[in-house]
Amino acid sequence: MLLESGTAGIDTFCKRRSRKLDDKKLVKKLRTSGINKFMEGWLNQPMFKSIKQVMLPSEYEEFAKIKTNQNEVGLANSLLGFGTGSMPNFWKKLKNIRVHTLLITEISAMRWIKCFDFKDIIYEKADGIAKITINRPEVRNAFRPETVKELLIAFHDAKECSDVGVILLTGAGPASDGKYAFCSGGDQRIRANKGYVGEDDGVARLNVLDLQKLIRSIPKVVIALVAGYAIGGGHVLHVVCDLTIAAENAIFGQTGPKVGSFDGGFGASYLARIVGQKKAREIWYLCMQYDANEALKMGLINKIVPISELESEGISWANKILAHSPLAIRCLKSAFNAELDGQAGIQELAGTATLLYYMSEEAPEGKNAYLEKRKPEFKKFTRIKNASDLNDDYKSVIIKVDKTSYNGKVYSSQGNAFIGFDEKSYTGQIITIEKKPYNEIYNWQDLQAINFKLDGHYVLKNDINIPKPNINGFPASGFKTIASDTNNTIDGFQGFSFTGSLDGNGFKINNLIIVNSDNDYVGMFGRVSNARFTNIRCNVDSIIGRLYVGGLCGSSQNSVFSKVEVTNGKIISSQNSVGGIIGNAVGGYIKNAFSNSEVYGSSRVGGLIGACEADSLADSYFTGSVFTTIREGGGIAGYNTSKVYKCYSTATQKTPSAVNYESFIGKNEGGTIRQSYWEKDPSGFSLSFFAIYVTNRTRISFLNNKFYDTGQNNLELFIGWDFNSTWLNKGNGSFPTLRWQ
Ligand SMILES: CC(C)(COP(=O)(O)OP(=O)(O)OC[C@H]1O[C@@H](n2cnc3c(N)ncnc32)[C@H](O)[C@@H]1OP(=O)(O)O)[C@@H](O)C(=O)NCCC(=O)NCCSC(=O)CCC(=O)c1ccccc1C(=O)O
Repeated sequence: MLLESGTAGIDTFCKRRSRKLDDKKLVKKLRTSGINKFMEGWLNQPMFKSIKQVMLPSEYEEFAKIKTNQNEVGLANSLLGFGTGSMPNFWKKLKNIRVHTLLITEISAMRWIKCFDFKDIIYEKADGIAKITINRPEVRNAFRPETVKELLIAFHDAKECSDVGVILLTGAGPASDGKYAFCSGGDQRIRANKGYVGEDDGVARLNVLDLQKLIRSIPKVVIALVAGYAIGGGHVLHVVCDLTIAAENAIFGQTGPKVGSFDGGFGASYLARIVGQKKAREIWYLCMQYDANEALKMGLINKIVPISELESEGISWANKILAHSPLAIRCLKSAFNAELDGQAGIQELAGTATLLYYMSEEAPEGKNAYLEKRKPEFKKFTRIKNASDLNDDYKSVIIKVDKTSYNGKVYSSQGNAFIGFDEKSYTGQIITIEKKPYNEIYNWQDLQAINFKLDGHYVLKNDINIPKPNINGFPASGFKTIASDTNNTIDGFQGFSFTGSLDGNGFKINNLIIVNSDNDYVGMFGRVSNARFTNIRCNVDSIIGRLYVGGLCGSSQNSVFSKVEVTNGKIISSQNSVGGIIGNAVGGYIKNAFSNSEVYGSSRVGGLIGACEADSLADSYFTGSVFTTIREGGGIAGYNTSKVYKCYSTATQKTPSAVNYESFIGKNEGGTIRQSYWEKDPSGFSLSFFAIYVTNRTRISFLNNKFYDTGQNNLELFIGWDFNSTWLNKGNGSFPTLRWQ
């Protein structure tokens, strides 16, 4: 229940405001001095005051009595906002004062406040909504230049008014003949050769086009409320609105070709986007009229309601929109427009992007630096790779730091969050951290700390030098495998697969030593799954493990290795599945990989991959040595089931007693090998002629596989190899290398 505002006869915004201020003063009087003083103040209102001057005191008293009784509405307004409870004494007396009350039952009970004094339109605002009504019902709300001029002013005002989020556009009605219209287009009575002639200046204009553009580009939702006719240029006006709600009596149509006019802009092209080309052509060529149901069917309008509910439905939709994020609505509107408004649409969308940028912390840094005559510090702002990288990892989180520091680094058990890269101990504190989509790795401790967040994304920011074991407290076992088989709870390490990504960023990891001969899954990474490695240069000293041992990773599942090299080291397994880069790869792919390491194991020993069951292995090469004591050893892979293409190996072999021991692939089982080469028996061992072991199930194409003789550098051998962007021909009889190296 609400006390009704009493401002009958006061219809301009400014007058209402000053009246409200007066009322406020009165309410203050009621609070501070009591009801009698309040009544005194009330009777001193300008209306009573001026009358007092022309009346006898007795007349005035009588008049004041009547007036105070009649003007409950105004009195009620004064009392509006006066809270209960603070001065109970007054409330006893207040019950004797009669006031109008209003029970709000419908949204249409809006208290519109009229703005400006327009001739052809009515412009009102209330509670975040602006309502613009074309007010020429006698001509079915046809517009003349003055009408459009006023509409432009009203729309501009609504655009600038930060209180307004939704604009309703409608037509006044019914006319004296009882008929309704939204708008019947340009006023044909004042149409001249060059447009519609203005009454005030006699200039001919087509200024409705500016209005159409404004309605489309205004960063707020415009809803057309159509009762009766929306015809000709009036029809185009509802077309350019964001949404249209129609009354049951609404009628739509274009008349251009009938009355010697056409709208080839939004009126044609945007209409065609809405209802389709065929229907739009029908509308324009035939100039027929369509009722609300037909319009709804062709997608020209959003909803049909009884005429009595047209405004309340518009308000209800507006309120729903007002409850949503204004920036999201704004971005959506410009995005919808950008799709067909070309450069202008992109400009609009970009304008919104600029607005958002200005609202960030980053943009003001540039302005502030300029004003403070200093260099801007943009480095402190995070470089975001792309929008999809903005996941939960990026958000600031409040965490309790409850892990002891590890080599100067501090962690929280909450999601094993990594706190940062400074040496300070935060243990026990509650802090806010900004997690970055990419954790930056500056030294070996940071690299080691990947263990604490195995689904993180990492990028090297320096060459990393791994300390030598037993020096300065570095453990005798060297670097701890990341995502090792053992769940080392003492350090809080996670024992599961690494599922994130590591970008070497052109930097090198040097002198990697891992001594872990009693454990499986040994390498810089133990187990990885759906992980991604790019630009990795790893210079290994030695890596020693049991089963599944690799220079970069012991075992991988569905992971991607692109541009990776493991060089100069000894990769040693006491058992099987050991590779210069990966011990055992299942699914995923490897490309642009290289190793020249020495790889040792009993079986499934590969220069690049021990057991290769990946989807593919391409554009990679091996120039080191493979030592297999029992079976299945090869320069590219010890055992292979995957597609191998455009690879070469110059592997040397030194334990000829092993079986399936070849310079390219030890045992190929179901894999496809194409466009690949290997050096013919460089170490003097004479194994199979093809230097490849073929089982019955093998589908090897020998089409382009040729023996490569040292010293021969005939590129014709490398048919299909990409020497422009992938491989590098160094000439002088040397073997090709990869360009990224
Ligand atoms: C809307 C009608 C279908 C309604 O019909 P009905 O209910 O039977 O009412 P009427 O008896 O016809 O009309 C009542 C009364 O209003 C007058 N009137 C109605 N519309 C107009 C109008 N547009 N201009 C002037 N006067 C109008 C009508 O004459 C009657 O007055 P009386 O004094 O009683 O005679 C029907 O009224 C109708 O079809 N109206 C005309 C619709 C029309 O053709 N409009 C113009 C289309 S062209 C246009 O809008 C151009 C827009 C524009 O500016 C533009 C945009 C882009 C590029 C170029 C241009 C450009 O300028 O050309």
